[in-house]
Amino acid sequence: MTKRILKVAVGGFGAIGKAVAAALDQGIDGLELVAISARDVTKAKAHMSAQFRRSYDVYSLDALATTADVVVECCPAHLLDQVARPTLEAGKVVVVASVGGLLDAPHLKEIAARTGGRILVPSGALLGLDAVQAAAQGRIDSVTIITRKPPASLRGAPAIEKLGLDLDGLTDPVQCFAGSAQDAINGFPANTNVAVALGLAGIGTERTRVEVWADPTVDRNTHSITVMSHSANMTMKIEGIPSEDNPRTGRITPLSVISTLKRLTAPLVIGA
Ligand SMILES: NC(=O)C1=CN([C@@H]2O[C@H](COP(=O)(O)OP(=O)(O)OC[C@H]3O[C@@H](n4cnc5c(N)ncnc54)[C@H](OP(=O)(O)O)[C@@H]3O)[C@@H](O)[C@H]2O)C=CC1
Ligand SMILES: O=C([O-])CC(=O)C(=O)O
Repeated sequence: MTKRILKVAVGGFGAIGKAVAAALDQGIDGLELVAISARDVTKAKAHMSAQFRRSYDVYSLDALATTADVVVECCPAHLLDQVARPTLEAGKVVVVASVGGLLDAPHLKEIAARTGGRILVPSGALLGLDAVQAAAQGRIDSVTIITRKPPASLRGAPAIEKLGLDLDGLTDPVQCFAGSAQDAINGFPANTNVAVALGLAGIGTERTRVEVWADPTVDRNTHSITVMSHSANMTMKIEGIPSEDNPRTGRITPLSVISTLKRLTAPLVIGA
C-alpha cells in the first residue's frame, strides 16, 4: 500500500508562512506544498524564485482549501475566518497560528463539528500544552503566564499605543498589562496568542492570568508559566529568539507548525 501524501497550503507569507513553506519546499515525507497566499504576490513570487527549489501557485486566502487537504493559517488574526471557514466547510484540516482570533470565531468549531473538519492549534511559541491539557482532565486551580518581551517585540500593539509608552526610551522593565488572557489578546493581538492557547488548553481564557512586560533587560520573548492543579504543579519557562522577519514572532513558532504537520502522517506520534 502506498503512503498517502497530504497536500498543504500556507495562508500568509510572513515570518511563519515563509519558514513553513521553505521547509515543505525542501521536502517533508508525506507532505506536499501545493499553494501559498500572500498580500504582495509579486514579492512572494520573487522570494520563491530566489530562495525555493520551485515556485508555487499563489491563491487568495479563501481559495486555498480548494487545492489542499491541510491549510496552515499564518496571516494577521482578523483574516483567520477567510482561511478557516472554507477549509472547515470542506471538511478539511486548518492549522491555526492566530489562536487569539478563535475567541471571536466560535462558529468555526461549530462548522468543524458539523463537517468533520478539524482545527489544530500548535504549541507555537509556548511549551507544556500537553501537560496542561492532561491536568485539565482533572482539577486545575490556577494558571498564570508572565510574558517579558524586548520592547521592539511589542511595537504596534494597541495596548502600547493606548498607554503612550515610549518603547525606545525604556531602561527598566515596565508592566504593560495584568488581567485575563481573554482581555490580553485585545491589547496585544500579535503577542499573546500563547496566553490564549494556554487558556484553551487549561481553565479557559477568562481564568488564565496574564502579565505582559516591556523589558529592555531581555533579548528573548520570554514566557514563564505556573500551573497549580490537583494532579501536578508546573513551572515552565521558554526564552524564544525573535525571528529575523518579525521580532514579535519567535523562531520556534514555524518549527512548531512543521512539527504539527509532520504528526499528521507520522507512524509514531510523541506527546499526542
Ligand atoms: N501561536 C503562536 O504561538 C504565535 C502566533 N502568532 C500569530 O501568527 C500569525 C502570523 O504571524 P507572523 O507570520 O509572525 O506574521 P507576519 O506579519 O510576519 O506575516 C503575516 C503575513 O500575512 C500577509 N497577509 C496580510 N494580508 C493578507 C492577505 N489578504 N492575503 C494573504 N496574506 C496576507 C502579510 O503580508 P504583508 O506583510 O505584505 O502585509 C504577512 O506576510 C499572527 O496572527 C501572529 O500574531 C505569532 C507568533 C506566535
Ligand atoms: O513569539 C512569541 O513570543 C509569542 C507571540 O508572539 C504570541 O503569542 O503571539
